[in-house]
Amino acid sequence: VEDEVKRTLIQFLAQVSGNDGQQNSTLIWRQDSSDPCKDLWQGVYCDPQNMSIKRLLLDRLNLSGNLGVAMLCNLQPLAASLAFLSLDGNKISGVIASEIGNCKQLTHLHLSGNKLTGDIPSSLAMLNNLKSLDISNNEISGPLPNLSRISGLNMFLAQNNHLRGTIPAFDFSNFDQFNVSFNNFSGRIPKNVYGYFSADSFLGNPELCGDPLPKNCSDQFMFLSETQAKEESKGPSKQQILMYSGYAALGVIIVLFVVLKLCRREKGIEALKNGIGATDGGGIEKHSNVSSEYKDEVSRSEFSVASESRMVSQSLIVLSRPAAIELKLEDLLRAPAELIGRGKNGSLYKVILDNGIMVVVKRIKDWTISSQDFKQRMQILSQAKDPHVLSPLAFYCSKQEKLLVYEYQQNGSLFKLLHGTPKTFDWTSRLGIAATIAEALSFMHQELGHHGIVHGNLKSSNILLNKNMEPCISEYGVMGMDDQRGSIFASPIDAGALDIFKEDVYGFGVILLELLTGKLVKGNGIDLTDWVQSVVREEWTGEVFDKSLISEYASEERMVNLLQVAIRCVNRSPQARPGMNQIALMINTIKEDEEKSLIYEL
Ligand SMILES: Nc1ncnc2c1ncn2[C@@H]1O[C@H](COP(=O)(O)OP(=O)(O)OP(=O)(O)O)[C@@H](O)[C@H]1O
Repeated sequence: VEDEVKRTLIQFLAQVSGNDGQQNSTLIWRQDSSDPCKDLWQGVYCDPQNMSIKRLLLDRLNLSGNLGVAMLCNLQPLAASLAFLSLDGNKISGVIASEIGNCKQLTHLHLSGNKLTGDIPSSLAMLNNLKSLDISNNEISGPLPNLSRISGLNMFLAQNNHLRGTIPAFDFSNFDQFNVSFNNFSGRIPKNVYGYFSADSFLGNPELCGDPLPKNCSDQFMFLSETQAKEESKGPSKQQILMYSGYAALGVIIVLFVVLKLCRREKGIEALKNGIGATDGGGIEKHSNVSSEYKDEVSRSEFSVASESRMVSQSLIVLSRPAAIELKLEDLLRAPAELIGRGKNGSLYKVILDNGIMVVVKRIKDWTISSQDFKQRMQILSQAKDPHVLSPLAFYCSKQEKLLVYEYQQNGSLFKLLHGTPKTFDWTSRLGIAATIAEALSFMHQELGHHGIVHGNLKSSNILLNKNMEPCISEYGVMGMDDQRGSIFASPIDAGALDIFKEDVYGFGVILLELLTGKLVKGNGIDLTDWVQSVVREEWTGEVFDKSLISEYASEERMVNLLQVAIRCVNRSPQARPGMNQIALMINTIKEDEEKSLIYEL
């Protein structure tokens, strides 16, 4: 590495360290004859071809100085090579200097969990290669520059800052993660967010409105851009007066319309009650006498799950009834619902019942299964009980509509824990989660295997954390029957059907890789499985592991053991993958070793 680059790196570190110009003593960056690339300076990663600096990864090193990106990005050779700058979880202060715009090769800029202030420089929008930008948990203020120009950006995290202004119309379909919650954003959320991100990504901005937030944009001025609003404060023009009178007239019409609709809805609820009362509760094919007028009403204004269905006539079949959860279809329809996800199997809604209890309702799409088969499948599923598999509380089934009700799990998913805002997620907990999921899956395969029912869509967002932070597998067996390539009634398992178990094994292997690497399954256009396999082939196994595991001195031996299990699970050939019971045994052995070593250390 050129002397100039080395000198700049040392200066940069001295500045971010904040120890009166002295560099951080825990780092092995030295001023003597050592070389950042050849001598593997901590946190510095080089391109082995041309010995240029590719990545600076200095997370959670207790750095408490000033962010000197200007010095990095002003030095041409560094600016031309640096792709990854990560300083998460330190105490760095100062501003993001506008010189950041010179670091044109940056693909990842991670500055989360520091004390950065000032505005986001508009030059950031010039970083055309940027894929992942995390400035969350700082004190950053001002508006967002037009980052929507960066076409490859697929992660933008800016929660917990003081950002203001409107949210640009990004192409939200590009994002794996997006969060601007707890800022001072205002105005309407761009419409194209719909279906990609839930309210969690926007909460805590008092002046923000529109889907997916529960707050409607009732104020017409919300539709005006900031500049229009400023113009307006100077005094309205003739044209504006005309426009506003138009808005006012429209407002009156809307109010009248809503009042009219509310009156009709009251009538409708009565009709629905009568209709359900008229059924015998169990007869799912029995039709009520709900008026068609009311069915329209419920679907549009009460509960979007029921929209399009026009089949509110049949009752909910309750499978299990934990204390305090009294489930009735009319309660579900009446309760406020919030869309929290739209996956390949359908949409998911969070529903708050009258007594404050929260449930989620999965509305399954495109599953051509007869009502009879669906009912039977639900009953089979509800009989296989494992404390770490979330079984449905109730279901609803008609020709057009299939709904499943689950308990709401407030602690989010394993996906969020691994890839959301930085939290400590230590090795022992990760190993514990791997062992628990493996055992639960092994149990389910054993219990339901002869019915040909597997999970079918295993991934970290389907592993939820219950109130004790224990993992729970959700949506077991909800994958469409066609996708499972089997039928609950096509009893003896044939060779084709056998593969369905190995699909779950593959999904589980990918979850293990996420736990070990802390990386996204498809981050940066790179497939995690391919990446891990190529790194291991190159015998750089240590590079695979999550940095935070390395810095907590987790046992590399046991991490490698778990990695070997994961690699066997993701083998291209399904036949070469072990069965879930064998996997559970292997992981339990690693966990026992870990426990023994902890006792020994004590
Ligand atoms: N019972 C639940 N309680 C709390 N959160 C849940 C529950 N079930 C699912 N979620 C969360 O809601 C979000 C949306 O779930 P959804 O199942 O629609 O999406 P997905 O798992 O990405 O897609 P799919 O399973 O359809 O392929 C996910 O982040 C998931 O972790």
